[in-house]
Amino acid sequence: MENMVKVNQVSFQYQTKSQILEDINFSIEDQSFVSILGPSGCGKSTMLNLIAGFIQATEGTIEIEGEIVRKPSDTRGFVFQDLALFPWLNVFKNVEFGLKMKGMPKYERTEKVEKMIRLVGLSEYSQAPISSLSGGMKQRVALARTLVTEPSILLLDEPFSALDAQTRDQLQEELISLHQNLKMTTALVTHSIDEAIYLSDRIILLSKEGRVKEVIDIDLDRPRERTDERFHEYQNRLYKFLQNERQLQ
Ligand SMILES: Nc1ncnc2c1ncn2[C@@H]1O[C@H](COP(=O)(O)OP(=O)(O)OP(=O)(O)O)[C@@H](O)[C@H]1O
Repeated sequence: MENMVKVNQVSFQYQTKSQILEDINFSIEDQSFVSILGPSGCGKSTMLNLIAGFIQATEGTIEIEGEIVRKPSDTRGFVFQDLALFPWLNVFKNVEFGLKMKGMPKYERTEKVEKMIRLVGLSEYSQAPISSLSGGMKQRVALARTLVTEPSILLLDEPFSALDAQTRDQLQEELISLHQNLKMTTALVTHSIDEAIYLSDRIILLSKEGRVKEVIDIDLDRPRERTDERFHEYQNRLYKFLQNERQLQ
């Protein structure tokens, strides 16, 4: 597989702060699922915002499909932790919004929106107001709203962190089947070891100093079993890493 994203010697600092990320190098293969994992405050969200083009690297470059990222683009779909749905619109209209903004004709958008709402399992709730939905359902709407615009890469910043454990597991399952279905290159920021192993082809481990500590390829068949012995081996390895990083603080 070709590399979709190449992060080359990227360093970053906010104007008022010392270095957040330093000499970051990694790549994301086309159609693969990559997670960025590391202790709190190490710069995971910053890394994702750089890939999205919301902020610019102080040094180094990020290439997506051979082009250097200089600004945000609607070819990159972003799902935030706080969702940013429109509470006054129903499910259908929330999912439709981006396509409408792009000026897509009504018949074309209706078909795409209905298909995407079906894919995230919300067909019955198409006309429901956002305020009537559970947290997990809102998260599905947020995913559908981003996916319907068919971005070439999906960027997820802790999308499930506000959900209860059971809903979270269920959405992880749904996300990975959507990923396999749509073959969408995906980068996820998470602080959950379990989530990273369950979902990822590759995990980028950031140290608390904002450097790439290790890149781990997860060599497990799908669907993955959390009770699998090899799953536990990865868990132990990552747990030890995070524990060690915490002790260094
Ligand atoms: N807009 C900003 N201006 C200045 N400093 C910032 C800004 N955003 C984040 N930071 C700082 O940069 C560092 C990295 O933040 P970032 O949110 O990228 O980390 P993170 O690993 O995603 O954290 P968490 O796991 O807690 O969400 C933190 O020290 C944070 O306080």
